[in-house]
Amino acid sequence: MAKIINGKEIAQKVRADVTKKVEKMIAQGITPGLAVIIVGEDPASQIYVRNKERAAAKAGINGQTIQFPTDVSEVVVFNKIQELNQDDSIDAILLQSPVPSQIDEEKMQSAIDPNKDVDGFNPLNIGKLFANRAGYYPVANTPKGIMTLLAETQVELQGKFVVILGRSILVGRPLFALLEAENATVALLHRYTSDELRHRLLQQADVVIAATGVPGLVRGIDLKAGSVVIDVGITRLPDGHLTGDVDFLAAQDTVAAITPVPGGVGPMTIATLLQTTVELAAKHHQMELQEL
Ligand SMILES: Nc1nc(=O)c2c([nH]1)NC[C@@H]1CN(c3ccc(C(=O)N[C@@H](CCC(=O)O)C(=O)O)cc3)C=[N+]21
Repeated sequence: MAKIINGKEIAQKVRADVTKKVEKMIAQGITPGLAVIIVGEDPASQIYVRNKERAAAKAGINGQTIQFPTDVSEVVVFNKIQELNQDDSIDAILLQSPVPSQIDEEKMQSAIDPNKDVDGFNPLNIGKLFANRAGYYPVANTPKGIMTLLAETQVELQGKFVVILGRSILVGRPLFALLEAENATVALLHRYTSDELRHRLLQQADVVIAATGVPGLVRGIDLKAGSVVIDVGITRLPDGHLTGDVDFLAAQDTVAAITPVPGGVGPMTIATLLQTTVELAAKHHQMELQEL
């Protein structure tokens, strides 16, 4: 039977470390500030934003949510970003995805100050990630959280074969860069990858990361014995339950370790967002993170 990777527990560890660092920063007169912009009333987004707000408050971070109506104009959102860029009490800005069609999400991401870009979606930060630049810059929190999960689970990456399913800018693409930087050989699969090729590659994968939102896409027979499976998918079923992309019960018999949904990657995303907020605040105030 596979080891179940407890994302909640590892996220708790990250959050405890963040809370400790925030306490030390506050003692020096600095409270990290996180602003979350949300447009419209999408119920899933509302839940995530509320969870982020609650987690930030618990860690001692000054969290602020800016809610705009669905029909808000692009210039209003743009001006708000400019205002937050200038606001010295704000260290991190997040624009919750998705946004309504009158708003150009890429344009908004580019407008966020690269030094406050807590999602790592500003093209400057994406460019640094893909160039594997040295030094600190923000990286998307779901992929960064997955790297923490893998490290905490002591999964070796150097020389290993990793298959990523899904090429979104939120998950698949940054993961490709992060895993390659750890000297893994990485295949990035997508909707035009044939079923046959997907099956063949999955059977050879040491690590599988599924981030498609297609329940049951990865079957037990696709997986290699002893592999590690990270399931990023979250789909709400008609009965209200959440499910990932992987047939969890079938996979459990084959693989060495697997993340559950819920309780796997989701809690890591939120914990890592807080971690990145503190890192940006430290950089902003020229504090050394290691000393915190
Ligand atoms: N700019 C931006 N940055 C994001 O990071 C971002 C975003 N937009 N838009 C939406 C996605 C989704 N996302 C999740 C965060 C936490 C859970 C989470 O905590 N999930 C729990 C379950 C929560 C539930 O019950 O619904 C779990 O998996 O255990 C899930 C999904 C961040 N996203």
